[in-house]
Amino acid sequence: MATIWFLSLLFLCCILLAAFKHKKRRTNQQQPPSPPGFPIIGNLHQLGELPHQSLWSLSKTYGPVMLLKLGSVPTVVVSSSETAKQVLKINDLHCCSRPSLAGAKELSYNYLDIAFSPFDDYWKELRRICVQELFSAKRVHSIQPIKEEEVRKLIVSATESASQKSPVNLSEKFLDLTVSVICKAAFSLDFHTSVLNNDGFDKLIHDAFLFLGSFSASNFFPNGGWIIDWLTGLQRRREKSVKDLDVFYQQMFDLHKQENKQGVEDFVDLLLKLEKEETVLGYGKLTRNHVKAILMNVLLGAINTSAMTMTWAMAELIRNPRVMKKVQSEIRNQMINKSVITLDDIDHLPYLKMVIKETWRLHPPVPLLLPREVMSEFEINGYKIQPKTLLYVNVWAIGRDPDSWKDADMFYPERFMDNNIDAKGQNFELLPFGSGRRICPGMYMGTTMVEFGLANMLYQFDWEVPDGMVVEDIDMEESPGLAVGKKNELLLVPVKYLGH
Ligand code: HEM
Repeated sequence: MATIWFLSLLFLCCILLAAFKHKKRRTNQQQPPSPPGFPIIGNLHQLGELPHQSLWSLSKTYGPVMLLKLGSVPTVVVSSSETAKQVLKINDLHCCSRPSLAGAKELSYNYLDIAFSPFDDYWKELRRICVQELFSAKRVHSIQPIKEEEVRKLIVSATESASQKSPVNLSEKFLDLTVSVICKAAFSLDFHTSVLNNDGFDKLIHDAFLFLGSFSASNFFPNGGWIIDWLTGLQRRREKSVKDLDVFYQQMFDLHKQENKQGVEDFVDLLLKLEKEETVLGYGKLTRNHVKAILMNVLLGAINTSAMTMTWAMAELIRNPRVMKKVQSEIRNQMINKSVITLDDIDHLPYLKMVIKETWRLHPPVPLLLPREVMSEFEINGYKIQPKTLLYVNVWAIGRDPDSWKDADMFYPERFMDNNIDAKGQNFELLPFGSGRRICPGMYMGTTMVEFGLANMLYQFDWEVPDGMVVEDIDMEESPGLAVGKKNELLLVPVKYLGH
């Protein structure tokens, strides 16, 4: 009798084990492929200094949908135009929230900004109002005189370098240009003569960016990671960066109170007006902290991204003299006797627009977009993606995907000649601004800044590599971070063009 009981029990165990194994295999089949990782840290060690590049290499083995474990956080990375479309278009509503990230939390006064706020009514209303009031085409056109004035200053300074045959640090100059335009448009602040010390401001922006993009243990080990951040000193440095930015905003508010400003309404005027009118957004009234969080997005979203694009474009052009000559001829044949090229003129420069798209294909300034968090289960290529999963779209890898692009490594703007591919989020092979509900709301402002800055620098000057260098010495190494720029500064010698 005991033997029968024992055999029955054994049989039952075998059936249960088989059923469990079958279920596990089925569940695994529904999960995307994963590179093997270590206990506790998972795949964190595989990210390296430039995660978009490491993830691209992994995707060549594990496919365009991969599941990684970053610490204790399940993370899906998509790396092809087709899977990006499934995420950003077909399933956008399932995955357009943002994860809680330690650096972002502090810099955004607990997610009161647009970029890091979760997907909710507050975010929807805030984004709508900012798109209408701050990022609209009307607003972009209203700041055009500011851009023209700052570009004129840049032309004067490069003309001086040309007369001395000395190199211009274009990485620095383009950053200067965007900082000056944004400071004037947002704060009515003349960056060059302001109370701010320039180095201090650059550091402020640099540090804030660093903390947004840097490795923080709290992000990957929600239950105890803060101890590591505290021990490594990251938490203290992050708090200091937030405090410094806070002091900067406060100075701006004080200046706006003191001065009886005349002329164009700047971003601070507008946000303070909304605060005074007790504008209700989602769950409550707009407060001073909301204003600061929105200003943080303007500062960090607008400055680096445009400057990086202009620098990458000039680096590609100097390495490709045929393209440089062609784009300059287009500009110079169209514009005769102009001191500054205007925004309207740009519409007549199709090849310049192709050069910029080609630059964004190879050098998207935010290569993994901003991370998303899945809100409800959905499928990509038949794989089930669970709620709370962290989601990255590797637009850097998509720009180099041989399935989408012929001779993908080549800088060849003509590839855009016979197609309608643009960078506005409808063509999933080219996504410098992302797509879907979270697409960059500053796209028009950023694009016009890049077009305008580059057109003028290419119209006014020919460019040469400094003495003792050859074109091949211009490297294309990338700097690490949330936004990826050229690691080594780009130094080129301007030669004043006298043909106009
Ligand atoms: C060349 C210039 C620019 C590039 C390449 C760029 C790129 C991006 C990218 C890739 C995203 C993330 C999209 C996603 O997660 O799907 C983003 C978001 C954002 N950008 Fe830009 N950007 C640029 C200029 C600007 C400017 C000028 C502003 C503001 C003045 C701005 C403000 C923002 C904001 C607020 C978000 C967050 C949107 C949200 O989460 O709803 N950006 N940008």
